[in-house]
Amino acid sequence: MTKDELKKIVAYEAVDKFVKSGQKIGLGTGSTAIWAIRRVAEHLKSGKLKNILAVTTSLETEIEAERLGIPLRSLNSNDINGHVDVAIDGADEVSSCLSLVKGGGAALFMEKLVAYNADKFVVVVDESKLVPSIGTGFPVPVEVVPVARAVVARRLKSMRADFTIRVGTGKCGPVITDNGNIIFDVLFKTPVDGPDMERLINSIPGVYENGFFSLVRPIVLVAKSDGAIEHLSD
Ligand SMILES: O=C(CO)[C@H](O)[C@H](O)COP(=O)(O)O
Repeated sequence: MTKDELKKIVAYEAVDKFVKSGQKIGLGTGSTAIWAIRRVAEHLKSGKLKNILAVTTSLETEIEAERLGIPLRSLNSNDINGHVDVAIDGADEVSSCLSLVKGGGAALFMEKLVAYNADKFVVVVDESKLVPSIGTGFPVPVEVVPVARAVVARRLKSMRADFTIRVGTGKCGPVITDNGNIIFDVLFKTPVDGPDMERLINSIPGVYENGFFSLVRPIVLVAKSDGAIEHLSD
């Protein structure tokens, strides 16, 4: 199967197995999560799912969910009140102990806010995202308030981490996130402990959020190249 077909089947499985009528759900961001959004819309249209309220994790997801007619709420609305039943999202890397790297689409802040406040966090990936350890492969996105650029750069250098400021297409200069910040893509010289590094980076003044998702226990659905789907959790 092609990579796109794998993204679609794993996202469909997440919706079909984990989303129930009447639930509040978190909709992730990216080329895999978008298939989950489309599946929710399909089930709402057919009547298979009813009374769903969704919280989106990026402007991109919001626009797609609006286009498909999925009822949306903010995380602060009275009927969501800072909590969803299930969140479905993609990931850039999944380690053997189910620590994640996310934020390839620069939506890490809202993705984490929703995932860490979900009863179930379901991650949908194809098997190319599985790695033994994190920190040295996919660069870990760190969202930084622009005024703190030099401060955060100094602190990361003192941790012997290499980084680049993410540059976009269709605009000169840095990618600006949905929150008006910039992204440092950070690589470490050796693999890191996800929970420790997640806390440490967020302790740097000027860091808005980082792309380690290690302080949450996800259910990871992995699409294998033959189309089989494996469920990983601890
Ligand atoms: O974290 C994300 C966006 O900020 C995405 O979930 C992650 O980058 C995976 O995306 P894709 O499914 O397109 O590979």
